[in-house]
Amino acid sequence: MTSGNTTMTRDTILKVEHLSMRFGGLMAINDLSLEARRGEITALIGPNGAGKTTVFNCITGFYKPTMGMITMNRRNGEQHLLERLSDFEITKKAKVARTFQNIRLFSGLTVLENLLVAQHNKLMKASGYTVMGLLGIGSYKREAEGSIELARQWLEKADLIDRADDPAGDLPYGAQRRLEIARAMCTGPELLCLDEPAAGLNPKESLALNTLLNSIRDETGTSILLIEHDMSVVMEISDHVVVLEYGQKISDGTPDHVKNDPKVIAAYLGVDDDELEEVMHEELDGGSL
Ligand SMILES: Nc1ncnc2c1ncn2[C@@H]1O[C@H](COP(=O)(O)OP(=O)(O)OP(=O)(O)O)[C@@H](O)[C@H]1O
Repeated sequence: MTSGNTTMTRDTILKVEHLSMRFGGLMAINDLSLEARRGEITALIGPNGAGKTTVFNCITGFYKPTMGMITMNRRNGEQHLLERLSDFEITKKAKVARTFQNIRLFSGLTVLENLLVAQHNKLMKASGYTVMGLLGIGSYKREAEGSIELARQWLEKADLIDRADDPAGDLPYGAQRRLEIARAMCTGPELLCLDEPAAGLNPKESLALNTLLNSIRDETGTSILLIEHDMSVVMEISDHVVVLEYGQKISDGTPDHVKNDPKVIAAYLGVDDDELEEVMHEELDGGSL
């Protein structure tokens, strides 16, 4: 365990403090601080290039931040400083899982096999890393049965049970997205990070995604951090929204709060600072995002 010395209430699952990420001359993230609360869906939104994916990459260990601290506050009281862990340790010890903008399934494996691969670590541990273990001596058989049961539960929740034996690559796009989320859930995360899960989905698939994310939050208590451009998804399911522009936070609050924040409206409309006052007046006169 990496012990953090930051003060957090039990309600905070993730705390990002003074995060900066520089790529050569470009400051992609500039002194960003934000919090995600336990058991909530937090959305990270902002115009293209605002730095959302960079924040995700810092949280999940794909980038080492130039500066700043990212603390994961686990249910059991452990605190992990994510900027000090490898991506593998972030999944295993800090219990953070993620999906990517581009679907990354094992398309030649079946839907069920994709969910079993995600549980590889615990199965190997149960095997004792020996052939005897794999042959069913010791705890391997019990763990293997448990893994199949967990996979079955997630196939039900993701509405994929009828496709369990089909190659993952044969699924429609929206179903592949749900399978990715189910696969991430099979690693037993406390925080699930989703990078644009609604991208490319039709309205029916988008609705199925909302249902799945709501059930993850409500039935498992897993916290979700979500990057999303689709405002219907963000406004429908988020408890809390953080808005970035040019690597800095410009708004933070409930969906209603950010939707009506003139700074957010200006960022999305691409207006200059001197036009902001005008937008604020229009907003006060009754407009919204
Ligand atoms: N590996 C990298 N090397 C250099 N520049 C990068 C790298 N990753 C991101 N950037 C730059 O950092 C800035 C933020 O990019 P990022 O992808 O985080 O934005 P975003 O908000 O996720 O955008 P989008 O909504 O388009 O996905 C951009 O200017 C981008 O070009």
